[in-house]
Amino acid sequence: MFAESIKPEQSIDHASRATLTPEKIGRLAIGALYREVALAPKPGLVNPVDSGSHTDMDFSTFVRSLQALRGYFPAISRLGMQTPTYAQLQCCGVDAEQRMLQATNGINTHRGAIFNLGLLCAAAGADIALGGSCSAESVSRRVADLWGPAIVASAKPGNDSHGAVVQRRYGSGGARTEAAAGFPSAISIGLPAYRAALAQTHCPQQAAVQCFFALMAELEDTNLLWRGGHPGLDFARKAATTFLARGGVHAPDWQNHAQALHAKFVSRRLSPGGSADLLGVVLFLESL
Ligand SMILES: CC(C)(COP(=O)(O)OP(=O)(O)OC[C@H]1O[C@@H](n2cnc3c(N)ncnc32)[C@H](O)[C@@H]1O)[C@@H](O)C(=O)NCCC(=O)NCCS
Ligand SMILES: Nc1ncnc2c1ncn2[C@@H]1O[C@H](COP(=O)(O)OP(=O)(O)OP(=O)(O)O)[C@@H](O)[C@H]1O
Repeated sequence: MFAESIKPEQSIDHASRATLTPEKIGRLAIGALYREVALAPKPGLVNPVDSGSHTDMDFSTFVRSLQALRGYFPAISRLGMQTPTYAQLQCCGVDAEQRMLQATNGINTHRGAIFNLGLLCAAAGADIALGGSCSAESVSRRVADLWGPAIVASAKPGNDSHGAVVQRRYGSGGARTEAAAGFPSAISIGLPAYRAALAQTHCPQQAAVQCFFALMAELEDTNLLWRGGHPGLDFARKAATTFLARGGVHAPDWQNHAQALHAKFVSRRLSPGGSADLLGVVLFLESL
């Protein structure tokens, strides 16, 4: 049933944590993004079996995109070791976005991931340079401490990204607000959900599905708002809350339930891309 099959560099032992390098951090970021897209069932999202609510991309588009991003994560982590300004990180992120768009013929596969995981790779580099513990908590806090105010200030009134349009229309914060605050949804919702489910099931894929639903139940996901407005966001949050209330991945029929939700999301053209991006963030932070 699980589509996730490749085993990326998910875990490193304590000896190698002592020598965490930008190259290793970059591999962990790519591994986390691979695990995210390879995971199924994941309502409305691209996975190895089908394209969910998307008509312009499939699993192979994401793999091509990831190949194009291989150099980006170690590079931004190396840059992070010099505790750069947010403007310096942006140059690196914008350049990576261009490479992604070239690899996908102009399709947005990893815009959120380039932003979220780019910041976290840079923060991990900074944490190494500043003698931090490189834990999930320490690295995510670095993002807020070093670049939080600049991330907030970088939102331009005339920006025509989908996230910016949704912010003007509904007042929702989206990716910038989450990152600027040090990824509170990932740290306080996603990571505990992942760890608790892993402890109970010993299955990383089941833990990732549980984490995904926990995020979707709470997140103000600007992708859902863009495609479905408030009714779309409410539908997705309620669906996730019901899935969790019925036991989540611990319920005997959870796979059928999740698969049925996938069909419902596709029929409504809904795609929780923000929750998918934050699942990638949680998997990365956990692998640190
Ligand atoms: C900063 C960005 C992500 C701003 O995004 P914006 O809010 O304007 O919306 P946009 O529609 O472009 O993308 C939003 C992305 O965030 C994800 N997302 C949506 N909601 C959320 C949420 N609540 N939390 C986290 N991620 C979310 C979506 O999946 C989507 O991929 C981006 O557009 C940008 O400026 N990219 C340039 C590269 C850059 O500056 N990088 C910074 C250095 S690392
Ligand atoms: N597995 C996944 N499947 C689909 N989207 C994902 C997945 N993982 C992350 N995402 C995020 O969702 C976003 C893609 O969603 P979408 O196609 O709705 O964006 P868009 O191009 O801004 O909007 P639209 O297609 O409505 O014009 C990407 O930015 C990506 O970061």
